[in-house]
Amino acid sequence: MGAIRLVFAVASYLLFFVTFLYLAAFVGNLFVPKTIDAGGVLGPVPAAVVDVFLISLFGLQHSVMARSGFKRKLTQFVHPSIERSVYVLATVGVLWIMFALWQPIPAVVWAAEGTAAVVLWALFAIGWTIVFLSTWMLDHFELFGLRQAWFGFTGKNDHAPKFREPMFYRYVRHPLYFGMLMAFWAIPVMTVGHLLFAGVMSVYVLMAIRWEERDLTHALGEAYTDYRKRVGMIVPGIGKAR
Ligand SMILES: C[S@@+](CC[C@H](N)C(=O)[O-])C[C@H]1O[C@@H](n2cnc3c(N)ncnc32)[C@H](O)[C@@H]1O
Repeated sequence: MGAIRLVFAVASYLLFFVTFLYLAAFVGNLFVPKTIDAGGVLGPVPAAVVDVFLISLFGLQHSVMARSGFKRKLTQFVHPSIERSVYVLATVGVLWIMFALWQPIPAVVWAAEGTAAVVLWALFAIGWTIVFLSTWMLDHFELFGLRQAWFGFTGKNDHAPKFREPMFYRYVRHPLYFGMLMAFWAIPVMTVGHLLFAGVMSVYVLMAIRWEERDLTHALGEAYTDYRKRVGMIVPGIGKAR
């Protein structure tokens, strides 16, 4: 069974990796046929309703499944070593639903040209790079469930989550989310649909930070409480806890 679980974890990881690349292409209107600004059938108002619903579906899955109570329930049905991989696979599912059903609202809010467009593309690329690097700084294999499945397979004891403050994490508490926000907002041609996506996602990220920090404070105790007082939330120096 351990080997099957490991294969499941690797498959979930690979699917996520492809989905992550598709998300970057979807948001940037690059390379793929169905993007944030392509392939819709609805008018602006119904499109906005569908899109907010799709982002909420992503937010709901992402936040509910990340809570410890849900994890406890889930591990009554699936082995603890693949609990994170189930989460990763569910994320893949909701993202593909979003890609498939997303309704563009093509009215243009801004259209940068020349140097401004180059700068925005650079920020877009830097944003995604920050996201990717942040996963490695925390623990890439743990975040995507591979470490847990490997420990389950080898029968060794997995170690408890521990506080980390590597590189970007010395300057802000949420560099990965910072990178996401940068990649969502930095775009040369901003449509109403894209603006809606960036805006609702930004609100969701701020909510997710509250929930994530509550769990981290609970799991990591004093180390995280102190971290919140010392280090800014998304922008260095800003959003420290009092
Ligand atoms: C998708 S990552 C995002 C991390 C962080 N919010 C960011 O934006 O860089 C979420 C996971 O990172 C873990 N995490 C966040 N900050 C951490 C820290 N300083 N030390 C250890 N784990 C952390 C949380 O437990 C959660 O499972």
